[in-house]
Amino acid sequence: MKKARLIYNPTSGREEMRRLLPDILERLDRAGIETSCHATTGEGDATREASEAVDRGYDIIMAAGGDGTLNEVINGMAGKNDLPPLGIFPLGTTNDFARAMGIPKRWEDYCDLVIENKTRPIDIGIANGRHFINIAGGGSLTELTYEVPSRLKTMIGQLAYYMKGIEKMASLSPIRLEIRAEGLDLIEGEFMLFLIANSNSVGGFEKLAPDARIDDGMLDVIALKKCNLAEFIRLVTMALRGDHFNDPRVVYFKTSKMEVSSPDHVQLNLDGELGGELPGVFEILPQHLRIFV
Ligand SMILES: Nc1ncnc2c1ncn2[C@@H]1O[C@H](COP(=O)(O)OP(=O)(O)OP(=O)(O)O)[C@@H](O)[C@H]1O
Repeated sequence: MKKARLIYNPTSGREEMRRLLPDILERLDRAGIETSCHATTGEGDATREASEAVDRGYDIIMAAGGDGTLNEVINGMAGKNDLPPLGIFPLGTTNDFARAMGIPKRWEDYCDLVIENKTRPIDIGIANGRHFINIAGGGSLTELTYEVPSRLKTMIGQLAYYMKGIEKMASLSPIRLEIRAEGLDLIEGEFMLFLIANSNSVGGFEKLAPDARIDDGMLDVIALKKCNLAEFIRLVTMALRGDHFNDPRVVYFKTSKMEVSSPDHVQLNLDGELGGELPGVFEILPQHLRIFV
């Protein structure tokens, strides 16, 4: 028998886990995977549980919830030796990372991948010592992800983000940035936002960083120079189609390490959660973790 630990957020997305849990456990059990569960109770809980699960030597760890829960589990695991593979049941509103990885939506199909032990290695990003699996960023609109109330997300899903986005458009303001990346000249100026992508699916934009590979040991950086509201909206529309790279206001490069600083107060967003503020050092742990996919 293999031993697995399932860490789930009972409040994620449309609160599906309560209903699915008995069936998931039974399917895994029948295939020889004995699974114990922990329902998270609030912020930081999934990190503590995941860290303990690694220390206790579980063969498999699974995270069920949204991008926030996944980020917390990663933060409990990353940096340790002998990491067990991670399973991801995407139950959040956006599930950016699961979408980028092509994780099946049906829980039965995903259980079968875990049972068949189908894994691949992935890179993990580091921002000032905290880990991210999908995206780090700062500046206008990156605050969206934690300003949308969780109850609204449960009720109307992704539409909640669009509504908040339109509300925030009115108060877009640039930030001053200095970006130092290995092998590149200093990049400085006024920017609307900067994003550091580990995978190629960011906030539902699948063509924002089309060349980002989850296992290449590189971070894909996109920064948008200062522009007005009309230009901003046009660039967002272009980004939906992946046409934004030809615009002179878009800075794009790959790096394995960079430093970003600002004379302004700039909060960092890591996988959709608040992650401290600038200045920041961003690095990557190449192929640090195996996930079932
Ligand atoms: N029992 C709980 N009650 C309230 N909040 C919780 C509980 N357990 C965990 N949380 C917090 O909820 C946050 C968000 O959860 P998560 O990302 O899983 O779901 P979501 O918000 O529905 O999904 P998405 O991020 O895709 O919108 C987590 O970062 C965690 O700190």
